[in-house]
Amino acid sequence: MPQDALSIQNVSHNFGSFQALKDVSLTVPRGGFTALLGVNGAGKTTLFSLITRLYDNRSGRIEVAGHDLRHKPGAALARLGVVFQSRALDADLTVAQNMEYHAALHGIPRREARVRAVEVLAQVDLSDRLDAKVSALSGGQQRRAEIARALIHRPQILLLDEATVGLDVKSRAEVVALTRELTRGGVSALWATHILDEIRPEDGLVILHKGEVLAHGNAGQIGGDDLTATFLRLTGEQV
Ligand SMILES: Nc1ncnc2c1ncn2[C@@H]1O[C@H](COP(=O)(O)OP(=O)(O)OP(=O)(O)O)[C@@H](O)[C@H]1O
Repeated sequence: MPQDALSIQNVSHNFGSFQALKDVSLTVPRGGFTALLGVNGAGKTTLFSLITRLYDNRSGRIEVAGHDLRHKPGAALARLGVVFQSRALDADLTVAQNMEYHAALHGIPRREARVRAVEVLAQVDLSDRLDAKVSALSGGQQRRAEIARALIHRPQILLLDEATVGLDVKSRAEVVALTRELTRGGVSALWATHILDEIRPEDGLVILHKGEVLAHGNAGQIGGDDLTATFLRLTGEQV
């Protein structure tokens, strides 16, 4: 069993002559919560697009749960769950119907799909909203349903791309806490964010800036007493 849920080694990416990622290396341990911290334009979404194969990765190596994305894409992607910035659920269908639809996309048979829907909605504390339309859920509940959708095929790692965008403070805290809880249950998380107070000292941390990894390790060790000050010093950003 590989040590890391995700391993990225020496990955670069260009848009024309613009280098959006420069020799990026990072790992996400199994069962860990790792924050990918960067300001707008740092390269977070580009990196996720390479991991999900939206973009072709031409340099370095990406492994998901030990499976090389270039040579074994099916095995790698089967172990990956993604919570996109954009919405992936159909607002006019019920929560359960959405889960079953996404289960079908993963080739999960109908009867098993219902079992999985109940299972993942319990994981995100939405068991009582199974038959509600997605349009009737609050913003926070919708994000939790998006996370449930990403869990339907029992992935080993979740990529979450600014999963709390647009949520109020309370819902934001709930969604981060829920994701941490999931990692205690065994799934790993790579949590892309630009919000420093979503990160705790015990988390893994990757600071990405202008396409480069500036720091990678334990958040408490990197940030010391003041993660904000450390982030500003490393990136040269101003508040
Ligand atoms: N399709 C594209 N064509 C050209 N440049 C792009 C494209 N997509 C992203 N970029 C550029 O690549 C850089 C990284 O963008 P990316 O969206 O990955 O950053 P991000 O960290 O996800 O930012 P945000 O928090 O705003 O989503 C930015 O300078 C962006 O303008």
